[in-house]
Amino acid sequence: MGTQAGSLLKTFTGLFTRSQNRESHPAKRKPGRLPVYIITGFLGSGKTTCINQILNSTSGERFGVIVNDFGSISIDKELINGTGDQVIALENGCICCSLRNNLSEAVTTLGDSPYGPDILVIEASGVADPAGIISLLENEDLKKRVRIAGVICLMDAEEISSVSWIMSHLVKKQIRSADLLLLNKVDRVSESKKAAIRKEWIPLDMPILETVYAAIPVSLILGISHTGTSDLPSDGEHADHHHHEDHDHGFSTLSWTHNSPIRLSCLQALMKNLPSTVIRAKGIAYSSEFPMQQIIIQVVGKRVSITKGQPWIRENPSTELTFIGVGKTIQIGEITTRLESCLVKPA
Ligand SMILES: Nc1nc2c(ncn2[C@@H]2O[C@H](COP(=O)(O)OP(=O)(O)OP(=O)(O)O)[C@@H](O)[C@H]2O)c(=O)[nH]1
Repeated sequence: MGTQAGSLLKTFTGLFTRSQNRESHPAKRKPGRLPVYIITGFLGSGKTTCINQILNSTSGERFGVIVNDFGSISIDKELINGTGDQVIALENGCICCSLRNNLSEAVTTLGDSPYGPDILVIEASGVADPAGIISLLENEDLKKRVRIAGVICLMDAEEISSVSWIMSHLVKKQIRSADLLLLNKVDRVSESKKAAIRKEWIPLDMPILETVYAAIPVSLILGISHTGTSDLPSDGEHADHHHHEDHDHGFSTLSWTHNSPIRLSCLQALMKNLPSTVIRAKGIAYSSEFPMQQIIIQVVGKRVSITKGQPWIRENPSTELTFIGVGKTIQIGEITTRLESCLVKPA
């Protein structure tokens, strides 16, 4: 496991500006297998934020992105700062198991696309075991075209201590798969909490950086060397079996869309009082208060963030929300009823 970062512990807080010359970059791919970076980490740890940092960098590289939402609607596609030909979204399942074929197709499609990325970045869903993705990319068909250049795992410094036993098993798998760990959201925790996390979660030999909003120089990511991890299952079918089990028994989702405007104050109150089984919610709201622009909803654990996003581009805006919970049910009926009560009814 080697990286330019070594095991340096450092905090980067700078935000990067959007690439200025992406359009003028010629569509010419570098020779050889396409390097792929896998971004993993538990729900809400900052994977999408990390990918936006990469896309906003001025490194001059041409990035293709595959995002995976566990829920049946793709929220991440809306939240990624990439263009349509640059991003493929896979939803309603996990690319480490049920969507493996879709991932394989997406890698091939992006690799062969006229856009011609130099580098592919894959955002795993927060409940993915990266072993399934790694084994897929290393299978006979894909390994002729792509090589795994690095696996980066984001850890949510604020939430990691609250994960249940069943979730901690998955988080440990994500950590063990990584070539570089990012202990993210360190703006939310004290020095003593960081020390406790390092002691409990981080193997001594693992390179780790502390980050705020996943801000690290792209050159550092590109400097990672992927060495693989000996204790990850390499057999795709074997990995598949376990992933299905994890997903069926561990998590459930609710995806909800509606094209009537929704009252933001009501939605905010709802998000602040979700059933305790819900550990992640996110989406875009079409609000009655700000009908001209998207409202970004983010809930990680008990922390709720509601911010203004881009102006609506599509003609028929709608609210699209995904909720992820532990267990077989996340009180879908109750959440749906409460969401419907927030809608502005036609007069
Ligand atoms: N305070 C703080 N918030 C952060 C930081 N990084 C990310 N966030 C916020 O955490 C929330 C979740 O971030 P995402 O990047 O969407 O997380 P994710 O891992 O892609 O989430 P999933 O794909 O749903 O698993 C968003 O509201 C981010 O703005 C950080 O370093 N500090």
